[in-house]
Amino acid sequence: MTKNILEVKGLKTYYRTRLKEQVFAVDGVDFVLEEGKTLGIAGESGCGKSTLALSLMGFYFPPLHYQSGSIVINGIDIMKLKKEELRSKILGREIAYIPQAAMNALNPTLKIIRFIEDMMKVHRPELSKKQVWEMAAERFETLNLSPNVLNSFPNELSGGMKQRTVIAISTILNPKVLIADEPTSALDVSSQKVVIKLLKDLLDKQFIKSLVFITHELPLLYHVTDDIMVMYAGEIVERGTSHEMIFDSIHPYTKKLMGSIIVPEEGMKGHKLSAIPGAPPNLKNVPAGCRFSDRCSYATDACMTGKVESKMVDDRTYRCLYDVEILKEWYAHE
Ligand SMILES: Nc1ncnc2c1ncn2[C@@H]1O[C@H](COP(=O)(O)OP(=O)(O)OP(=O)(O)O)[C@@H](O)[C@H]1O
Repeated sequence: MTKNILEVKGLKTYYRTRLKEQVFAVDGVDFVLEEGKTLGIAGESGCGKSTLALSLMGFYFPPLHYQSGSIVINGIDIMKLKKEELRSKILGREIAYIPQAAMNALNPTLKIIRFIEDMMKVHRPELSKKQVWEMAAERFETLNLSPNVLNSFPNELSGGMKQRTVIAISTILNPKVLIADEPTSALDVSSQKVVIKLLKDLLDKQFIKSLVFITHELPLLYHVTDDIMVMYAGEIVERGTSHEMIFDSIHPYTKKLMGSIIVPEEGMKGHKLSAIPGAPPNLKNVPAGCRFSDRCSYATDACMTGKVESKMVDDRTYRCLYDVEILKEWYAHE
């Protein structure tokens, strides 16, 4: 029987700006991630992907605030925990997060081993420095990283090596879920491949059970993730298998997004290239109806009013006023 490693229900989180305005960056998000699965999150810049990742970690520090909803990680409702419990029992152990540009945030004055020692002081205080070194060296070797890296300063490592090191450090406690936010952006193609291989190794070797991968690079998601979830203006607008999402999109936004990708990979050639005209709505003041309606070539008056709920067809969810059959018919006439 499959086990849900992450269950998110009705999650709403927002930023409060200096002018006391609210930015509804995660606005009623529901999803489930099963053990052993990889889930990609896609969407244009500003749609709430990174905020969702932060929110899943319970990182509620101003200006980010929690409003409502539940986040259950491996059976534990993290919103019911005290901050200290969250830090000592959940973060790093149950769920780990690699933020965007994490590799550039490493303190340049500390050797890599020091980051691991600091983590172990919190989570495995019984280990001596020597034991921490041995444990780290063994893990690095298993992941095809030289243990010599442990004795290096961050600036002595190449971009790709730094990113792999950050990933190896973040997963050293074998978290059930790893959330990686744009782990391959800013890397050259060959470094990207090595980072992807590392993520796959972590799953294959069961150092992590499930992966959430956030990226703008949709072709990468196609090759790495089982499922893709598309976010638009703080909401999930569609979820399905990676193949379905790319080749058989239901939601007009997914369809446009998938059509806008530049695809070097075999099998995805011939995909139409087009930019999506317009921009996502301002999340301080979201429109009443479908949030994509002002950019959607199929929108009708009915799309501009009333909240659009998520619908489920087989194993897929999508948020559009219109049924799949109608949408497919429209697409067929394009
Ligand atoms: N510190 C902040 N204060 C106020 N608003 C913020 C803050 N950080 C992000 N936002 C807003 O929240 C919304 C969601 O941003 P977020 O960074 O989560 O999007 P994203 O999809 O991850 O974008 P990107 O792909 O560029 O990282 C955007 O409207 C953004 O302007």
